[in-house]
This record gives sequence, C-alpha cells and structure tokens, in this order.
Amino acid sequence: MKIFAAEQIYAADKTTIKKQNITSDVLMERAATRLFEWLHLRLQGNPVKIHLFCGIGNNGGDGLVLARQLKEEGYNIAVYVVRYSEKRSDDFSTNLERLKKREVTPDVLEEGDALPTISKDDIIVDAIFGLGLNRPPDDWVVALFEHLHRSRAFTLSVDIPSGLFTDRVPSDKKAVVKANHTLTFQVPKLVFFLPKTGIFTENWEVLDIGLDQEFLSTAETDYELIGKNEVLAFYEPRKKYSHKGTYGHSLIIGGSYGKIGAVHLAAKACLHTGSGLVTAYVPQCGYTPLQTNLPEAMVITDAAEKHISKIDFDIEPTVIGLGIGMGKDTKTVNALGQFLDVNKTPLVIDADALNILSENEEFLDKLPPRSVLTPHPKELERLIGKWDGDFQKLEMAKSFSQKYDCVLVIKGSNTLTIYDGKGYVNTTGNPGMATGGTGDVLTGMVTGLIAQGYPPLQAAIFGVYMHGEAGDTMVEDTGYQTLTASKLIEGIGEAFLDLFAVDDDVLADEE
Ligand SMILES: NC(=O)C1=CN([C@@H]2O[C@H](COP(=O)(O)OP(=O)(O)OC[C@H]3O[C@@H](n4cnc5c(N)ncnc54)[C@H](OP(=O)(O)O)[C@@H]3O)[C@@H](O)[C@H]2O)[C@H](O)CC1
Ligand SMILES: [K+]
Repeated sequence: MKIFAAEQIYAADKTTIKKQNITSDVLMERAATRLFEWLHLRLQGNPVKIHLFCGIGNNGGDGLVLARQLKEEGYNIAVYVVRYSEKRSDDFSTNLERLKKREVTPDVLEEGDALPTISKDDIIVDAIFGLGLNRPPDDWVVALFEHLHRSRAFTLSVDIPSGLFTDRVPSDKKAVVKANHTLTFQVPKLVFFLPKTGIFTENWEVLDIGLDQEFLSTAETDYELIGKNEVLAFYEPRKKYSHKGTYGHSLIIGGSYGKIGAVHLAAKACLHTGSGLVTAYVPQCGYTPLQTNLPEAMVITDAAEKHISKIDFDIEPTVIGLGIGMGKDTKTVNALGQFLDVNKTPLVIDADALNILSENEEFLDKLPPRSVLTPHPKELERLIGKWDGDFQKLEMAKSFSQKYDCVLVIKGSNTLTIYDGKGYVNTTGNPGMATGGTGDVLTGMVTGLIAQGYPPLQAAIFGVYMHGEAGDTMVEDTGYQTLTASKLIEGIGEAFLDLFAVDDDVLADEE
C-alpha cells in the first residue's frame, strides 16, 4: 500500500472532487460518515459520554459532522470548538451552522478558559488539528492536550493525532495528543511507523473515503507499506523439475570464539528459507558445534582457531551472508579488506562487518552493487552519522544508499528498507523479537532468498516481512518473553504457508 505525503493527499482530494463532480462538503460528509459508522458499530447506542474536540479547519469540520450524526442517533455528546485561530475553513463553518440547527451549540474553548471535566470512562474524539498543522500548537492548546491525556479516557484521533506533523518530529512530546486509536482517511501516514512519531498512536486504521482510484494507483510515492499482498507479488513458486542446484548456494561467513551460535542461527535460517545449499565459513572453534548441530550445512574453516584471519574458500557461492558474530580482531579487519578487493559475489552484510565498514570507509567503495546492509539503529548511526529526528535519518539513509548503491535495511519495530530513493515500511513483527540472535536469523533469510534468485531489494523486503511474520506466528505460543531466535526459525515454514492461507472469513462467506 502506498504511503502518500500530505501534499499528495490534498491533490487526491482535489482530483476526487473534480472527477466525481462533488463539493468538498460532500467529501467531508463521506469521511465523517465513515467515522460515525466505525463508532456506532462498536457503541451500539451506548450512552457513554463522547467529548468531541474540534479545531477550526477541515479536521474540526470532520468532528462537527461526526457530532451531528452522533446526535441524530441519540448519543450523549459534548462538543467543543478549540479556537486556536480566528480563521475558519468554509466546510467547518457550514457544518457548525448545521449542528446549531440541530440545537447543539459547541462550547468555544479559548486561551484562559476552564477545561471541561472528563471522566476516564468517557470517550474523547480528537479533531483539533489534521494534516494542516504547520507550526507547533500554542501553549494553552498543549495544556488542553495534557488535560485530555490526564483524563485517561479512550482517545480516538481523526486522521492523525493532533499536534503530529506529517514531515517532522515534534520538538515537544507534550504538544501531541496521545491517541489510543487513530482513524485515518484513505491511506496510512508515514509518521505512524517511525520510532519517534509512531508512539503517539497505539493503533491506527484506514477508512476508505472513496478518493479517486486512478489518482491513488498512478501516483508515485516515496514510501510504501509492505504487507502480504505486496510480498505475494514477489513470490517465486518452487519448480517441479528442480534440484538443490536450482536454489543456489549460500555461504555464511562469520563467527568467533563464543559467537559461533550466530553463524548457526543464520545458516539454519538460510536453509529454512529455501537456499539449495548452505556452507558456513568459520574459525576452527566453530567446526565441531556446527557439524554436530546443523548436519544440513557444510563447514569450511579458517586457519585460525578463534577468529577469522583470511577469507579463502574454493567454492562458488551464489551469495554471501557476512559479518555475524565475526568480531573486529585486526586480522579479521584485514581479511575483510582483502576479501572485498577481489569479491564479486552478492553480499548481505550484518553486525561486526557493518562496524568494520564504518571504521574503514574505503571498504564501502569495494562493495558489489546492490549489497544488502542490515544495521540496527546503533550500527546505522556508525555508518551514516548522527541524525536529528527520524526524517533526517531517512534522508541520510537514502543518500548513503544512493552513494554506495546498497540496499539499506534499517531494523526496528517497523523495519524500513531503503533503495533508490524509496522506503519500504514493514508491517510484521512484534516486541518479542527484541532479543539476541534475531538479526542473525534475518541475515540468513535474506541470504537464502538471494540464493534462490530473488533480486536483492525484493529479497530484503520479502525477508524482512517473512522474518516478522515468523515472529508473529510463534509469539502466539511463546508469548513475548520466550520468543527466542531459534523459535523464530521454527516459524519460517508457517510464514510461507500463511502467504497462501485462505482467510477464515472468506471461507465462512463461501459456505
Ligand atoms: N482526503 C482527506 O483525507 C480528507 C481530509 N479531510 C480532513 O481535512 C483535514 C485537513 O484539513 P485542513 O483544514 O487543511 O487542516 P487542519 O484542520 O489540520 O488545520 C486547520 C488550519 O489551522 C492552521 N494551523 C496550522 N497549525 C496551526 C497552529 N499550530 N496553530 C494555529 N493554527 C494552525 C492552518 O492555517 P493557517 O492559515 O493558519 O496556516 C490550517 O490550515 C484532514 O486532516 C482531514 O481531517 C476532509 O474533511 C475530507 C477529505
Ligand atoms: K486529529
């Protein structure tokens, strides 16, 4: 699903209004009707008090229309206009009049006014600011946000939590409404997925307001949300007359004394993702544990006992997963530099190899085109430098990826894959995966996909999705705390099966 920038959403509005020959007022009515339906389906006439806080623009207008529809259905509402500006949008004014005709006159809240009492069992609808926010809210509006938060009432934000910009991180956390749920129009917003801005809404949901389909499908966006539909398009079925050679030979290079487990995890994940053959290249201390515990993998050993001292092998791998558990011994650093001088095989680079690249920038020029780099935030910072906010981070990551022609997989709760100026936001995964070894599993999976012929970008996006899906499958049995990297590998098969599983709801409809 595409993630549109705010200007594109405004443009989609305009096109829709023109092509459907409607007024903006009709579009607002449609948007607010979706909000009403959502609430009404859940509340079923429950007399709970609903406090609707409306700004003076179209976000506020949505709130006023919702208030009118709730009133008509007999709900217990209180409506407030948060008068943070003298201006009013036309559709706001039209809907204020319509509401007044139904004998609902909102309380106007201005600087210095007493704030309404809200009980924790009430519901708050936040329609104060939407996509039009262009500067930080005034202090008294921030005080109102804090008041809403202190009430601990369920807070439903319209389109976006008020105070959240679409293109920058707010400098003051208090200046944003903390939403329990956000009902966003037509398309998800990028800020729902970034670490410093995603925290303002616990959940979000898209409401289809019928914006012009042609506009939505043809517009180019900088970001895309990756779910099952998107990765299914990449999936390559296994062929009947195939053999292990058809699915490539992955070489996993890494490990050092005390960190052979990382290679074990990556190699095993690589096998479970479908690589035809997997070989591990490790220091000698890794030979026995790997041969004993992972019989499907072959093992080549370095001359040194405890760390990699020279990368030298006589096989022709399709792809190499490099760096897990490798350490940064001087000999290992030299070995990596010499290896990169001659290597032409596609690479997936993680962990210590990334840190070595950060400390030896000249190595970056030696990477084969479209190498996949999988840093966690600290490793990313070492690679691209310090950033100021999530948006600068993304721009810096895009420049880095362009400069070195590499696919950058920024690991996090919504892992973001960057390539060729675009970002792909993953939707699978859970906090149970924040545990040692899960990164090694990802490296193995992406390597295994490239081995089978998936182009690096698709392998990265698909691998990240499947990695999260495996976690989501397994966590149902284990719970967050007990979800280990080994468990994740067990879930890879389920993740593949899930790609083709028919929804229970669909089956029920057919019966
Ligand atoms: N296609 C859709 O998704 C539809 C969305 N709708 C809703 O429309 C809003 C966007 O509405 P808009 O009127 O553009 O913007 P806001 O309501 O967010 O803001 C109103 C004005 O407030 C001013 N502003 C901005 N920041 C501040 C501030 N910190 N303090 C005071 N005032 C501020 C600004 O005007 P200025 O001229 O003063 O700069 C804003 O214009 C969208 O989010 C949806 O909820 C439609 O209803 C249907 C289609
Ligand atoms: K809002």
